[in-house]
Amino acid sequence: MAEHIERSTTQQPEFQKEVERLEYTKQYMGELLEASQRDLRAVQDKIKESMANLEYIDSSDSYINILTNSRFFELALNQKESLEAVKKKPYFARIHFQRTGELEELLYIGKTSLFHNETFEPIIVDWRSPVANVYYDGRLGEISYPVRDEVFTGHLFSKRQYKIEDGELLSFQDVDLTTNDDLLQALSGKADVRLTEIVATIQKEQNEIIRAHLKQPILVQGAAGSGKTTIALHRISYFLYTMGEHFNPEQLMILAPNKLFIEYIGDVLPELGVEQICQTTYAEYVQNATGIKLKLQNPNEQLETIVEEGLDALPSFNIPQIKGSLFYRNLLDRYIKIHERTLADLFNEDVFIEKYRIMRGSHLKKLFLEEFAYMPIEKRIERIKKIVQTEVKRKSKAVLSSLNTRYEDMIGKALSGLRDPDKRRETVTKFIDERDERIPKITAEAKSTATVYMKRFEKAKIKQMYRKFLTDRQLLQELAPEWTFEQQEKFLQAHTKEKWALEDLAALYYLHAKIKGIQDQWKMRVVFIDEVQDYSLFQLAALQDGLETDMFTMVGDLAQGIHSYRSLTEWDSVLDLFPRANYFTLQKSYRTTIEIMEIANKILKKMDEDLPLVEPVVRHGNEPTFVQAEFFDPEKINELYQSIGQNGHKSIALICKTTAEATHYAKLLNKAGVPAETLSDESELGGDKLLIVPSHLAKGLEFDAVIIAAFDIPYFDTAIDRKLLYVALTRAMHELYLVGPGLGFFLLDEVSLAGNKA
Ligand SMILES: Nc1ncnc2c1ncn2[C@@H]1O[C@H](COP(=O)(O)OP(=O)(O)OP(=O)(O)O)[C@@H](O)[C@H]1O
Repeated sequence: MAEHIERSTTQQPEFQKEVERLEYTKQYMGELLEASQRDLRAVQDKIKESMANLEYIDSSDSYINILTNSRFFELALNQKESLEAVKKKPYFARIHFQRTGELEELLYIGKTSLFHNETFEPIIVDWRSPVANVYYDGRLGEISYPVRDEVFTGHLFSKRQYKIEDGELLSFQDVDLTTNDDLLQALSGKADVRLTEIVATIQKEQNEIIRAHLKQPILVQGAAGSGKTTIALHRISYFLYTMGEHFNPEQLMILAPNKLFIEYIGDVLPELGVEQICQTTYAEYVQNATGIKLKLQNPNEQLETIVEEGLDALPSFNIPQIKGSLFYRNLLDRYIKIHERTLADLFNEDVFIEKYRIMRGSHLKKLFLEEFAYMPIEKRIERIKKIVQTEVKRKSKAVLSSLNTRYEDMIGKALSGLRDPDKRRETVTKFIDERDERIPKITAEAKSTATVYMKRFEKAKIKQMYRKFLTDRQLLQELAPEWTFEQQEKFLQAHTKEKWALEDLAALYYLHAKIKGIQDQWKMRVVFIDEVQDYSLFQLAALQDGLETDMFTMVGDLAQGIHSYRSLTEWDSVLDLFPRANYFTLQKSYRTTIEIMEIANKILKKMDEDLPLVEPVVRHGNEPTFVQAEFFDPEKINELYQSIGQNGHKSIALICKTTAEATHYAKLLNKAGVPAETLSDESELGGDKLLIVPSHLAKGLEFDAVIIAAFDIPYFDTAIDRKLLYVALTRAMHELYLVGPGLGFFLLDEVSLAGNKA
């Protein structure tokens, strides 16, 4: 690598040209910055002036001035900050390109675009723009790229990558394919570079996913460290850039596995120009969208039991798994049908005002069951209520006017027809009295007819309704005839106490969606899901139903499916659920060294999923080391920790199989004065302590160096342990240490790590 960069720096004239170009860009940015500074000052002055005016004169203009100017202030401020950030590294690449029929161009690609105010010359082109695709996608020579519905062609003469730090050009290099290039290797080696610098080295196959069919769902099976999270975040950025006009970022949701993960990606999104999108977990989203607040059982509790007792601890009638299946959705559909029929029967009565039939119940029932069947049940009721109200209004007017006419008629007839004055007076008075009593009564009744009629349709209480479903024996017999008596009993037994688990959320959300409908505020139009292998099919189906969209970007890895006792174990069913989805795979790992990946691949090979081995990008590191120890010795761990630190690594994690072990080891380490902290769902990342991480929480994270300790319980050759171990191994970027009584504790044999005993 050094040789390559050296060559580019010593090519003096070309290097000089590039320095000048960078200077020109920076100078122009400087001018813009100055202008925005001036704007800022002017705006500040104006605000001050308006404030002063406020004191003396009662001027609403001043209020308006303050409001408008604070908005300007905000805008200028935003611009200033983003310009300052960009100035340090205005661009990372350049393409020398000629679009067919046009002049040759040198386009500089950066994280945001910049045009000259007067000449409109593109000084920097945004990485998300259509032409930038050429950089990621095209080899040199004849190329084509899509712009909206058209395909443009052209000739790509060269691609150049720059190393710019703090506004200074350090080097550049010309590349053909971005794969395996030096910059990529330099980058993928740094933990602190994190996600945002990756735009420079996005690979062709990653780029294809980022830019794939924005109006179609996609599903990605990607190896550990293949950039799934990275891609999902860049796809959001690309999505908003391309479709921003039609989308409010608030209608975009990213579902992360836990709070920790949200924190992990939280800093990155604004840097990618993504703000205001909803970042949440499935549990949090469902509770917000349904308004049902639950005390959920820790979803990892069950995992921990399985880890400790093995998968055999799971009963063959595995309720969490059932609750994640589409069969469970069928049961709920049957339940909803019963609810619907009960409500429909309430339409058997017609709508009357006094003795006048205003609407036939059968007509309303038909609306409810047929015409409006596409709507959530209570939305149909609301619609029908409006119809009844309108109809009552219209018909009551008609009733009143015909009644009035009838009384006038009758009174007229009595007046002219009855000869006997007493009889005449009596009859007329009777009619008048009757009219004066009926008309106001009918008028009053008409006002409340719709409300009174619709009162019978009580609003469902979803939580209670679902509890009934979980506990009512007779109902269950009716709903689940497929289950044996014993299975029904097991199901009922499991729910005698009111406890709520993650796998109940899909059901609650589904019931809520079908009965009440999802409110606009929570009706996301586009969903991004990371770690999708941890979802159940019903979780995805319920979301799809509630949101009435299939615009999902789903990324995951079956090899890391540590929750597979209740979640997905294959992708076919997901593809059946999303028939419009495009499926992609990613096999290369950008995180882990070749040496570490070799070990992880050994575990991958043992898995039942038959997944292809992971190909590490060409980055070598130290051989993983086995440290033999009979028991957990804090001193020994500290020595190891210190020596890893001396190798220049900052983020170091000690991964244990279970939370109990993690807590125990943290205590021992702290007692021995070693700065260590257990990572929990609520932890903040960063800091300079040794992080003790239970294996199931390590998923999605990465560290410079990882120590895997196994003393109390070894990793067994079971589906779940293989996955936990695989997750632990693939968290390491540079160095890996296995500490325990024997290699067998890590499902490895002597040969695997020959000669690496410390
Ligand atoms: N094109 C790239 N250039 C440089 N670094 C990359 C690239 N793609 C991914 N990386 C780096 O590889 C590492 C893994 O990426 P990421 O966390 O997105 O992978 P993942 O597939 O989500 O992993 P896992 O499934 O193990 O959680 C990160 O450090 C990321 O910065």
